[in-house]
Amino acid sequence: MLLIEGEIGGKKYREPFSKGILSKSLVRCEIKADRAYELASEIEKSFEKDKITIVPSEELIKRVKATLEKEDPLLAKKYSAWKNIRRSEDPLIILIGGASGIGTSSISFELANKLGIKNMLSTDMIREVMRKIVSKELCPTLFESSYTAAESLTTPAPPEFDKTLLGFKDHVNTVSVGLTGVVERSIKEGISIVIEGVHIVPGFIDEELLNTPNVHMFVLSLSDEEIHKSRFYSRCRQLWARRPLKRYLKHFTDIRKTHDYIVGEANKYGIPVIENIDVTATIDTMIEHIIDEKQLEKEVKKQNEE
Ligand SMILES: Nc1ncnc2c1ncn2[C@@H]1O[C@H](COP(=O)(O)OP(=O)(O)O)[C@@H](O)[C@H]1O
Ligand SMILES: O=C(O)[C@@H](COP(=O)(O)O)OP(=O)(O)O
Repeated sequence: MLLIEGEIGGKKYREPFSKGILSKSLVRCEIKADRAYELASEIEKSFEKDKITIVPSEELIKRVKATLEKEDPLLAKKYSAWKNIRRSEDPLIILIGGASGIGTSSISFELANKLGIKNMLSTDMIREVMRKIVSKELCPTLFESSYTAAESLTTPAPPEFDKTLLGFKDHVNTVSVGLTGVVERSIKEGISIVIEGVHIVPGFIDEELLNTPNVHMFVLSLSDEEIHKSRFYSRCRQLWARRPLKRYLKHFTDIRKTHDYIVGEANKYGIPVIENIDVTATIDTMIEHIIDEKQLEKEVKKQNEE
């Protein structure tokens, strides 16, 4: 039996090689399941042919990369990037913002799964907790949706300002207090987490906090309004969906205003904006950004040490 030998937290381990486990990690790099299993079998046979029975985990990764290079160099690059992130001992705190219906929760789930991040949180949930603590009298816009918050503004919006955006900013400003607490706690505890939601807006979270190593923020966008609108139809068709399609279509113009505002703030603060057309492309772009930022953090740390 082929055994894989590795080390976690200074403790050595040995476990039987599993074609199923290896093919699962290959599928995460967008290799089709049947081809992934074939490649895993080829790798197992290559060790048997070399009469190797105990393989250090580093050697297995090298052989997987060599096999993928022959299959498709792009896949080998994706596998290396994905493996580097997953094997890093640094915590990853990823914030994914974007207007309602843009795809933040779906993308967050996919990204967390690909990177093996177990903690996920939506800002809608943070808002629900805050609604139990803060009174409606004190924070009326908190008890609205982000796109209807203007209806609960206590002071009338000056005519030169857009009422929808004034309400949105007041609503986001309040939820950002809870969001900041979650980010601070994640940094303090050193835990990896993916946080998503419409309340993740550049400029509303302390820049110093966002500049903390291993904190990454992204904003998802959809320039095409019809594609954005189609996402609400797609969401309400999901079995577990509970949110009424009519509400989102009724407020779609306001939702688009918040979309354009969020994208504008992201561009102003230099936060990556990703058109969320294709799930795989969105995830790949995020991983590339994370790798690049980690590389930059390493270089800055090295310069500071010199
Ligand atoms: N890149 C994408 N391509 C196609 N459909 C998508 C994409 N991203 C999200 N969706 C779908 O759009 C709908 C809304 O996505 P969701 O994640 O619920 O949005 P949000 O959390 O931003 O409100 C869901 O049905 C989801 O499956
Ligand atoms: O406040 C908002 O904009 C949405 C955000 O949720 P998503 O549509 O982004 O999931 O919450 P709602 O009040 O509609 O349940």
